[in-house]
Order: sequence, then C-alpha cells, then structure tokens
Amino acid sequence: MIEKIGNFDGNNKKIGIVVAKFNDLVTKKLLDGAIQTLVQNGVSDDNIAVYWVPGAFEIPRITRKLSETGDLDGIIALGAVVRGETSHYDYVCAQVSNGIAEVTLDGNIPVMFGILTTDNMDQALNRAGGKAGNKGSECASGVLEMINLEETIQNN
Ligand SMILES: Nc1c(NC[C@H](O)[C@H](O)[C@H](O)CO)[nH]c(=O)[nH]c1=O
Ligand SMILES: CC(=O)[C@@H](O)COP(=O)(O)O
Repeated sequence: MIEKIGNFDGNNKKIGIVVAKFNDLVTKKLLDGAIQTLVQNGVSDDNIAVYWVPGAFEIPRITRKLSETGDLDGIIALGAVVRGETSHYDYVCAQVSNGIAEVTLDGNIPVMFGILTTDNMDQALNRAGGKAGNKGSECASGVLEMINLEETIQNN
C-alpha cells in the first residue's frame, strides 16, 4: 500500500488570496491567519498576492480570472457571510459555494473555501482567530497540501 502523507512545503509556491471587504473586521483576521501560515511553511512574501473584492458574492468571478492566468499554484478565497433579517444570506452563500466549487473543479489549480457562513458575528469572530481557530490559517495549510499532492500525482 502506498500512502502519501500531507506535504505542506511552500517553497517556490505562488498563492493568490481573494478576500471580501464586507465584514472586514472578520476577513482581515482571516487574511492575517492565512498569510502567517503560508510564510511559516516557506512561502515567500513576494509570492503572495492579495485581491480585495466588495463582498463574498464577487469572490468567484475574480477567483476564476486568477485561476485562468496560469500565474498561481493555488488560491485561497476568504469571506464572512453573516445572516441578516432576510433571505439574502442564502443567495450569497449559494453563489459563493457553487462558484468556488466550479473554479476549483474546472480550473487547473486548487481553490480553498475559506468562507465563513454564520448566524451571528460572534460565531464568525470565533473562527477568525478565536476559540474555534482561524479558517484562513486552515485554508493556507490546505492549499499547500493540495498543491503538493497534485504535484505528486502529476509526477507519478
Ligand atoms: N451580507 C453580506 C454580504 N453581502 C454583499 C454581497 O456579497 C455582494 O457584495 C453584494 O450583494 C453586491 O453584489 N457580503 C459578505 O461578504 N458578507 C455578508 O454578510
Ligand atoms: C448575508 C447578507 O447579505 C446579510 O447580511 C444582509 O442582511 P439583511 O438580510 O438584513 O439585509
């Protein structure tokens, strides 16, 4: 049996981060967590490109454009969608999840889903460096693991 254990080597990897400005009290913390983890795993600061979009709904469009450039090894999508009074939350969440899923499946590079979808701001903050961890950091580890796994598959 051949088992490939997770490889988080970030050397010479180019990572794009698409992050929503909406709820930036949360998304800035997600971004900080992602960048810190990427750098801790060997990604050069010069190889991290950050793209801010108005809200989570706009993330898939920019993510697809970045994926198509061929300049990146992976993308991290970061956002915080917090339920309000209306059904708008449901439409934003659906667009973002479906859109990112399309890009990561149809494109040539992995895209990590770092979108918090919460009922309130406390839940979001808890997942952006609070007691429930940092989704941005998780996605940073994940994108490096996916890049290296795909390289291994490609080379075997
Ligand atoms: N309510 C939240 C939004 N709403 C804005 C949309 O994402 C979008 O920018 C707007 O509908 C214009 O197309 N965005 C979030 O990221 N988080 C929210 O909680
Ligand atoms: C996720 C949203 O779009 C939501 O925060 C908007 O709030 P509301 O439904 O009260 O307009």
